[in-house]
Amino acid sequence: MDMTLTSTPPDSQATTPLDQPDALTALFANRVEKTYPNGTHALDEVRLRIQQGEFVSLLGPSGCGKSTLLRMFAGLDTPSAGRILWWGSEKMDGADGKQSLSMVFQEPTLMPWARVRANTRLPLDLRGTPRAEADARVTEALQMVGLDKFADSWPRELSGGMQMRVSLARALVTHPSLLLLDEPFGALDEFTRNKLDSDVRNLWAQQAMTVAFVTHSIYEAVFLSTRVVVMAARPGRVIADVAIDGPEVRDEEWRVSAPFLAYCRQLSELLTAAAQGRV
Ligand SMILES: Nc1ncnc2c1ncn2[C@@H]1O[C@H](COP(=O)(O)OP(=O)(O)OP(=O)(O)O)[C@@H](O)[C@H]1O
Repeated sequence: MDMTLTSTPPDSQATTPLDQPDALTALFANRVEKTYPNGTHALDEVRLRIQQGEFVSLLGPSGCGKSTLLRMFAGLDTPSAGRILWWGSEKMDGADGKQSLSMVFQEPTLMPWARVRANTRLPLDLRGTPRAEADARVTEALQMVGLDKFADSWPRELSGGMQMRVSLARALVTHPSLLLLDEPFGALDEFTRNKLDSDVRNLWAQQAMTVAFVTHSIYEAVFLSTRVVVMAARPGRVIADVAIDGPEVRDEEWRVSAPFLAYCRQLSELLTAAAQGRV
């Protein structure tokens, strides 16, 4: 297999070279480097373009810098060199100031002393959103994740999967144009993870969001994504970019289909090569 091969990108990407943003670019990393103060060289000239409406998964060996890159996309860290553009702007709310992003972390990070409703409302409280509007948004977000009946529960009364749903609702409550998820379901059992993957995919389709999703799981990446970006072992860089030409509605049938398994095999070979430093 040619490890440098990049499969045909989605239509929106075909018109402009991949190393340049265009009017449809939501997120653009241009030769992004990261070296931590202790000298760890985490990322090496990462170039990545994510178009509006894409669902892009970042896949790579442990320690290749996926979380580092996502944290920089969320503005929680800065590149040592290179730059990131959000909707063509150096500002995270985009060139028109109307865009927004939310991040979901590996842990639910809920406030144990606050009920589900208050946990979900937190980003709106921080923005000073009027209470009536905030409460309506919270109800809507909890409905989206199927937890509207648990608004008055405490986090400790919920399962791990339900806590991650609250974390997801808290991210959705601001109606983000870009949702960043850092291996959100890695700690959950496979059944719950599959269910949440389906829900995230449906939410992405309904909400017209752009999603960047970090995962270790080839199956999860192929199930969810319109495109999977494979990163090489540290220092991380993009070694392959695979468009997933799957059905619009992804269900259990997709998980066992021949194309699904073919994508998994292709990505497995790329990941093995990346982990062994062959690319
Ligand atoms: N704050 C930090 N200071 C120093 N080194 C760091 C810091 N954060 C991460 N690193 C190092 O940078 C490299 C990339 O880490 P990162 O967490 O981004 O990788 P990852 O691909 O997300 O890993 P995993 O898949 O295991 O979660 C690793 O070698 C890690 O030890």
